[in-house]
Amino acid sequence: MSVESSIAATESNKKLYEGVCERFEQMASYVNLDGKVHAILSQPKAELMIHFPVKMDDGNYRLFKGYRIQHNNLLGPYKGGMRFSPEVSLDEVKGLAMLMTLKCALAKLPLGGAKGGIKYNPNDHSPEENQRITRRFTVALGHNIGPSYDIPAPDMGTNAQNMDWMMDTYHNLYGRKIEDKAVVTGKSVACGGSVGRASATGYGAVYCLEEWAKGENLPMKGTTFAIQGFGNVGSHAALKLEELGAALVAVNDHTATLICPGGISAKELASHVRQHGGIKGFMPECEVDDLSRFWSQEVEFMVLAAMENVVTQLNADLIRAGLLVEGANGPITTEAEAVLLDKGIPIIPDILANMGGVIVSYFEWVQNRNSEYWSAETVDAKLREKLIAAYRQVVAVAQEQAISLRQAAYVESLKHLEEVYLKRGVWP
Ligand SMILES: NC(=O)C1=CN([C@@H]2O[C@H](COP(=O)(O)OP(=O)(O)OC[C@H]3O[C@@H](n4cnc5c(N)ncnc54)[C@H](OP(=O)(O)O)[C@@H]3O)[C@@H](O)[C@H]2O)C=CC1
Ligand SMILES: O=C(O)CCC(=O)C(=O)O
Repeated sequence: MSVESSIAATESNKKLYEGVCERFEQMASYVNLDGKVHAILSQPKAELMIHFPVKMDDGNYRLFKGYRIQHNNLLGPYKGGMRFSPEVSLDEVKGLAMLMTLKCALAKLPLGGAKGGIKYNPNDHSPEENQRITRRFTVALGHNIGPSYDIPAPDMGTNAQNMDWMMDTYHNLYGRKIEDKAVVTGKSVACGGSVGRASATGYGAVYCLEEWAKGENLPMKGTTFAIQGFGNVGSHAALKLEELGAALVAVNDHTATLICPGGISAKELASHVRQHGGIKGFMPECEVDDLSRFWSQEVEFMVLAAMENVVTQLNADLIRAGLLVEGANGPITTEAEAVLLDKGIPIIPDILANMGGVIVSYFEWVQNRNSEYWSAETVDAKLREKLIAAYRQVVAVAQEQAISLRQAAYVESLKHLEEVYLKRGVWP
């Protein structure tokens, strides 16, 4: 990474944390959050920063930096993904961990909030090195994770394979009971993962979007959508939208931007990305250099499924989508959100739109602890039920109080956390 992009990444991570704190403060004041609860939630309970050496393929050792931020465990064990990216920083994971607490509370899950990761680019390493990095990180985390204490899951740059390695390493170190495989979720199905976890975040975002369209009397068939990020969340959201009859007309990732008014097959694109690691080369005739053409697409839906702070004051004005869906965490800055809401573009916020992942992670945890295996139909039906209940509740609060969907989601979440804190008693 160049010095400039490294500085830009640090700025962007600082902005994510600042943005999450700003929204939290604004809504804490709006709901008149109890002072003690406010004080507790405004900081993580624990911030773990670890350095660990890993042997590279050439025999040399390299030191890696990892994080785990445990924001809150009032409702249950700490829960949240592990991100492997060169842009991971303390501020980034602090912001993401707070979002996890709010998300789990909004989803009414018996789970708290955490986030972690390693500052490195997995694409620069061989599978053997990635395996050793994941395992050494798990060793370094030691008893700071556990099936009843803190349960990691996949996030950007990690997948079921990383979770299998983490589970196996933890199990070899401390595993005594069969349910110890619940130390992480998002594992492969063969290793105890839940069917439907890999697609849960993307599908969940679409279930919210579908509800919104129903509310607008907008049939899905014949609509168009644009999507940023074609990894786990983006690809599954696109596949589900395609299944519902919507057409993908614009897509962007790190490697390219494709714009094709005649439609792009999400299914074939997903297979191309599995083979080539990015969208570049799929339809060379549709590749464009100018990213502003992506942002200004006139589509019914735009799904943001890459990373934080991609919509800023610099591009918010260009956006002409009928609805923005935050599959990623924190993709829209607070300043950009003001511009978009002013333009009348609704936003389904991250803690609602992407809660499908942690909901099915919870299902996986329950299955592991009870040695159960649920069918794909059961998982999908339960996911839909939980998501639609949360979506409708948020919409009801937004309409009743004439506030945005994000504000309503924060109201619901903070009220739930406050109620539990005050009933349990927090300040002996
Ligand atoms: N996985 C999950 O279950 C959940 C994920 N999320 C959030 O969703 C987002 C995406 O996560 P996930 O799909 O798992 O991650 P992946 O690593 O699977 O995919 C990320 C995608 O975003 C693209 N991308 C990354 N940076 C940029 C950029 N600056 N511009 C354009 N495209 C970019 C990547 O492209 P390329 O490969 O070319 O770099 C890739 O297509 C994150 O914010 C994550 O926190 C939220 C809830 C759960
Ligand atoms: O599945 C999980 O436990 C957490 C997923 C996650 O990291 C997120 O929702 O941002």
